[in-house]
This record gives sequence, structure tokens and C-alpha cells, in this order.
Amino acid sequence: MPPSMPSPSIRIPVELLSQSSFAQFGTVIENPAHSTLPRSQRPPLLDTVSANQGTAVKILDVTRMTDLYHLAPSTKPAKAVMNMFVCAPRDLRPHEPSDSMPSSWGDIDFDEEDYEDGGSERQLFDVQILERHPFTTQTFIPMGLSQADKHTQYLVIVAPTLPASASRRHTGRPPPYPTPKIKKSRSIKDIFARARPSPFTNEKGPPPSQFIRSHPSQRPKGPGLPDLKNLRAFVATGNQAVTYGAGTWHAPMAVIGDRPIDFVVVQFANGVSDEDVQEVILKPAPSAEEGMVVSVDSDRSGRVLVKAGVGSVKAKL
Ligand SMILES: NC(=O)N[C@@H](O)C(=O)O
Repeated sequence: MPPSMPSPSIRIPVELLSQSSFAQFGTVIENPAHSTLPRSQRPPLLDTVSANQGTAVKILDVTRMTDLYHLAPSTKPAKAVMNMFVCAPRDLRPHEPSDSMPSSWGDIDFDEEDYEDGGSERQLFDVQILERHPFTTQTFIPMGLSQADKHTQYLVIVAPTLPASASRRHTGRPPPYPTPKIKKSRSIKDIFARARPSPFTNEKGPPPSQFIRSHPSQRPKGPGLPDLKNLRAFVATGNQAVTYGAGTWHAPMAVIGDRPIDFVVVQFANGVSDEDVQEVILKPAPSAEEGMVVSVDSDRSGRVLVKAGVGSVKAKL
């Protein structure tokens, strides 16, 4: 039985999945030519080369794959694996009002008239478990979906990692994590890169020095539990794949709609169970009305509406 942690009652709005909104958690893989974001919000263009005798454009390094198993306690090497997850649509429960805490987005307007008048529907997804792969990235690539598929989408639910000190009281012996050798910072650049709060991420602790220059999503996240107060939920369209950075806390894939999605899943694994995956069950705290809940609004056609961040229908920040 995985360990559990108490969770507050928080209703989380859905955001649009984009490289900039998801940057601290991993990578979004999509053809930039199909991006629905305004030009100013798009990430820098990736390098491209012409391929296949000029009949294809090859976009280079669309995601960062990380293998940190050399830092695992067992030192058992990992191999690259490709699995398929056939993910069934999740059960959502009907909306009912709740006195939950505001999410990290502040007091987003979850008023009743917000959806009743527009003919849209509001339902709730209870986040009951989170997991992470401390030593590997994990890439979910949906198959057979298109950007235009309104009826089958998926939610990517992620949380930053709490500092180890804030987690210790919930766990007995902490599970294994990457423990790189700490080298003394030498250059001014290194010293500034370790400054906190970071202007780029909400990581609470400085990264170990050997990872200072790597992208935030590529750094080990530390041994802490998920930071539930900063949990985020993103809706992906069928033409997007997603890579969770190594050690990123995430909910098991949540398909919304009326049919399953087949995902090809690419990661490293060494077969040592608590080095490959670690889980934590979220139990509503005694004082909490319900726990961690994603508020899923959808329009008449079934398309999930974005309620926070870029592209939101209505958000009070
Ligand atoms: N994300 C998800 O649905 N599942 C996994 O990460 C897994 O390895 O089980």
C-alpha cells in the first residue's frame, strides 16, 4: 500500500497545455505549425532540417529524455522502454458547490451562472493519487487523435515538489531519489543560478550543482512530497504529446470523453519497483470537505473549457 498524505480541499481550474505553461514540469511535443497560441506566446522555434530528400521537415530534439538511474541506490542500469497505455475515460462526478480553499490561481470565478447560462456543463474530477518516476522522464504520445477531436481529450495533472523538510513528517523512511554528489559552486554564474526564489520556476531549493545548467524540467526534483497547494491541471489536444520531467509528481493519465486513448509511453526503467515508480495517496484532511478536485467545464460539444491562464474563458487573477 503506497503512503498517504492529507490533502486540503482545493478546486483546480483547467489550463491550456502549452510549452510555456508546462515548462517547469516537462515538455509539450507538438508541431509548432499547428499551435493555437498567439505568436507572442509561442516558445522559441526548435531547430529544423530538411529530410527525406526534401519531402519532410525534421524538427530536432522535440523533448528532453532524461536517464538518472546512475544516481539510483541500486545502481542497476535502466533500459529505454516503450509501453502502451490504453487509458479509459475517467468517471467525473456532477458539480456541487464546495467551500474549498482558493487554488494557486486565486479566487477563480466558479460561480453557478458561469456555466448554467452558457449551456456548458461542469463536472468534478477527484485527484486521489499522484505518482512520480524519480529517475526518468516519461513521454505519453496519444495515437489516433487529432487536434479537432472534441470528444476525447486528456488532462495532465502535475504538482511541484515540496522541500524535503516539509515532507518528512508524512513519510517514515523516504523512498530513494537521485542523490548527486554536491560540488562546491565556483563561478558567479553558478552562485546566481542557485539563488532562490528562482525567477523562472517555483522550485524552493537550489538544484544540485551538477544540474545547475540543465533545464528546470531535467533536474532531479528532490525527495519531497507533492506541493498540493500548487497542483495544476492542463487540457491537451489530440495533437500534443507530453513528457513529465524526471521526478515530477503527476496524476495517472486522465482521459475525458467517451472513448479510451491509446498512448505510446517512452521512458527508462530498471525493474526495481520503488526506483521506477513511487506513489502517494491523497486523503482529504479531517477538516477538508473533499480533497483535491479538478473542476472540468465543457461546452455543448464536449470540448473542455480552459478556465485559467492563457486562453481562459473567464479568470480572475
Ligand atoms: N501517468 C500514468 O498514467 N501512469 C504512469 O506514469 C505509470 O507509469 O503507471
